[in-house]
Amino acid sequence: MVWAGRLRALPLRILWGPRLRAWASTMAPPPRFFALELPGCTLAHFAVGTDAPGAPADPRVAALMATPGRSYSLCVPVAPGGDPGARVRAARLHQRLLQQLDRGPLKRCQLHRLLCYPPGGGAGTLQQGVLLHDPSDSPDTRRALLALLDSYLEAPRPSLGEFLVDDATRQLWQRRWELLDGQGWRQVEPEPVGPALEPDLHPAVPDLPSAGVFPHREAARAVLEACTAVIPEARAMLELVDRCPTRAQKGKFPVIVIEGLDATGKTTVTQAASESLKAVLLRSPPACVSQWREVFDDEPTIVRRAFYSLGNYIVASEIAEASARCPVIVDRYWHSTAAYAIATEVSGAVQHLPPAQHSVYQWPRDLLQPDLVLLLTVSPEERLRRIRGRGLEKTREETELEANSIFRQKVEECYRRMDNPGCREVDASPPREEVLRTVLSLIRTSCG
Ligand SMILES: Nc1ncnc2c1ncn2[C@@H]1O[C@H](COP(=O)(O)OP(=O)(O)OP(=O)(O)O)[C@@H](O)[C@H]1O
Ligand SMILES: Nc1ccn([C@H]2C[C@H](O)[C@@H](COP(=O)(O)O)O2)c(=O)n1
Repeated sequence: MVWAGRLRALPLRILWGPRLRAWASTMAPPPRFFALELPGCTLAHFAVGTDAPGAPADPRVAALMATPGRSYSLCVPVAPGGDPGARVRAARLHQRLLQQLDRGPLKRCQLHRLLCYPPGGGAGTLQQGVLLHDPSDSPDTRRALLALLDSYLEAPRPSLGEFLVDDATRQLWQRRWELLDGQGWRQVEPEPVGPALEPDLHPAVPDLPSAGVFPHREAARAVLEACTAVIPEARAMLELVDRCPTRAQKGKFPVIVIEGLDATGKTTVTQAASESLKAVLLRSPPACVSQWREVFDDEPTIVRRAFYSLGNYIVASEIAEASARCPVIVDRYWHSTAAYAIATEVSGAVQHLPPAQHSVYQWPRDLLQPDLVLLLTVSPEERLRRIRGRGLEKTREETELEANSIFRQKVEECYRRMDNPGCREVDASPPREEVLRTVLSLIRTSCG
């Protein structure tokens, strides 16, 4: 029986008071589903509190939790209040939590990305967090986790659960920790961990339009507006965006965007093509905001992508102005912002991405559209050769790309699924001159 059903069965004359609260806290909470990211970026799904006690959980989950030690879940709701301000606070809290797990006794725990969602999912219902596995099952770990929860005085507080294996039956259980008024932390009754089907859509997808793949300028703007009290650069960024026309219009000359993972040759191609076509070369994010890039790159996805999204609208006004005079080549634009956001937020591997034609791959309705988008691709080996040959300091994300080929595959697949306009793929592995010839030929045939 679920929480809401039990509550409805109460006689109305009973008022919500301390006795009822104490009674309610002993009841089972609503069922929750979890998507756990395991090594190799596979996802294992399990359920807690459903009516399926006794059924074994995914054997990979059971195996992880049965390894010597103890596992904990730590989750934070992504949209505790629904509005952008609440989302930003929750995202920054989650980021802080991850940083805190990298210190003290918690450092020895293995971390696995964990998403928690109610049956049916839907925007605003997701919780993001981690499953921590402490191989030493030290009491210091539990103490450190409870002390960490104590340090979160305001909502939303992270929620902590602890997993147990019944040695006799091999049944897995989860026990949540709850803070009782004036009585400190206590564990509630254990709930069985059971199997769960993989949902049709990855549970992070419904939140993407509010969390990083903003479908229009106002959605991204509202996120930075909510940050101005804690990130002064957000105000400066908003002032620049607000000076740009709300619907920048393309001029009569063609606008060509070059996209691709880092080190695929975008800078090389855009410079050579713009010289050859006597085109203006622009890039997103534009030079006028690049001094704030480092600040926003350290922020969680929702804030970081709001910065890049608004950067695209600033570039749109530059494109509008330049394309009235001559052709325009743009180094990265909207597709980069969307592809990196989707690949970051959707845990697991390529098969967990939203299907082609999903609305997250659609161009924002109020952003100036280019005439042609070319996606440069090279083999992973060639890309690494180029990164190493360049010898520059790598950004965090480049390091991630190098380390995590699955993330790279997800970004590239998102580029391929982009729609209206879609990306035309160009094999950028041949020598520079040959790649340039291919690019110029595509521009001539597509843009006249
Ligand atoms: N066709 C090519 N063959 C061999 N090397 C190339 C080719 N194109 C570019 N390079 C080299 O690969 C490296 C990466 O190229 P480039 O800087 O143009 O990529 P990028 O996509 O702009 O990278 P980033 O997005 O990280 O700025 C550079 O050292 C460049 O000289
Ligand atoms: N329009 C843009 C441009 C860039 N980004 C993000 C995507 C990556 O996180 C990073 C790559 O940029 P580079 O190293 O090639 O300068 O910047 C974006 O989201 N939107």
